[in-house]
Amino acid sequence: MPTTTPMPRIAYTVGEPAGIGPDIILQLAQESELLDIAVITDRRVLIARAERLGIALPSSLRVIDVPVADPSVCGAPSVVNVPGVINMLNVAIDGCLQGDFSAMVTGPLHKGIINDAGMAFSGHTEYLAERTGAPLPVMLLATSRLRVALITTHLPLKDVSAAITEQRIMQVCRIIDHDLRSKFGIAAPRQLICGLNPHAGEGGHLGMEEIEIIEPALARLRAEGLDVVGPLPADTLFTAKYLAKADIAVAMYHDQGLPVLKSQGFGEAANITLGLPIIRTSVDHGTAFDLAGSGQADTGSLMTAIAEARRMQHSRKLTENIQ
Ligand SMILES: NC(=O)c1ccc[n+]([C@@H]2O[C@H](COP(=O)([O-])OP(=O)(O)OC[C@H]3O[C@@H](n4cnc5c(N)ncnc54)[C@H](O)[C@@H]3O)[C@@H](O)[C@H]2O)c1
Ligand SMILES: N[C@H](C(=O)O)[C@H](O)COP(=O)(O)O
Repeated sequence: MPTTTPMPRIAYTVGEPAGIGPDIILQLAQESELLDIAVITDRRVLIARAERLGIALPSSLRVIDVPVADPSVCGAPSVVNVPGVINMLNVAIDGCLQGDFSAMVTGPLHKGIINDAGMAFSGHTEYLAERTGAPLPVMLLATSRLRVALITTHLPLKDVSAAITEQRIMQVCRIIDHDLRSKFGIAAPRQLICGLNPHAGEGGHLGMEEIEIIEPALARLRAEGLDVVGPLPADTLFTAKYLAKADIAVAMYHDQGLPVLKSQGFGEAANITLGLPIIRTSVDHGTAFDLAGSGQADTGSLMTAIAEARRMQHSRKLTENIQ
């Protein structure tokens, strides 16, 4: 019987070509056939990295060639490659929107290099929302033991307080509630919400955002039927006693939530963007220029990101079949 090769349904963008995005997909392809993955990269980058790693480029690996200006970079990023890197993202996003792909998994980008090239860019999350017309993306990082979502994403700390509005909290919590039900099969999601200030403001003595903004937002969400608990002091929320009774922890800002998750599960977590019309997952790590081409990059997070994309694609198919 002749076998047919299924069309790849998941796009993997290698991200910054000087980083470990090319390495981890090549290393993973040595361990398992990635028949449902199309790798979006400059083909020359992939060939050069395979040579450097001393591995053969698997003939079954599907590559969509999107050129960059200087494919020789490894460990040394260059602004000349930024247009190509952004093109890779656009090919994946447009392919998802047009139904050519059912999900995209992203390798790590270097936000600094993209900005150095003259493009205002704060992260995949924000760029994907802009390009897909999503009003508000929600960043979720997840391991098998802990999920952490963020009210604000890539913002300087000095701008966080002003960005935390009743409307934003309500929108983010509604997206989380909706997506935990539809994409994760959780029938009645319980969200634990962090305060912003130490000890959730200590009754107003250490900040007023809890009393003036977060509590009213949560009261309105409870009136809509959402199970939201808080605002809780972040240092106690992230203890086993509280987490055991919840489906997700919601932090007010990036470094309130992500260090907790990464200290427990760096290298095995996936970054998942909620609130988009497409499925997007990502690795939990950055470009790791120190490891590019060394063979030392761990593939655990990429495996989780691909597994999550496959799982979400499957549950979306089931939902579509039911409707
Ligand atoms: N998904 C993404 O696109 C993403 C995620 C996080 C950070 N970043 C970006 O990456 C750039 C560099 O960030 P950084 O230096 O803070 O973080 P990093 O994750 O690149 O590196 C932090 C440390 O973790 C190690 N490390 C990272 N990935 C690893 C892997 N797969 N296996 C083994 N060790 C690994 C590195 O060697 C380094 O010691 C920044 O521009 C940041 O914004 C991108
Ligand atoms: N905040 C993410 C993390 O710490 O892992 C990372 O910067 C990537 O974010 P985007 O997926 O928005 O690029």
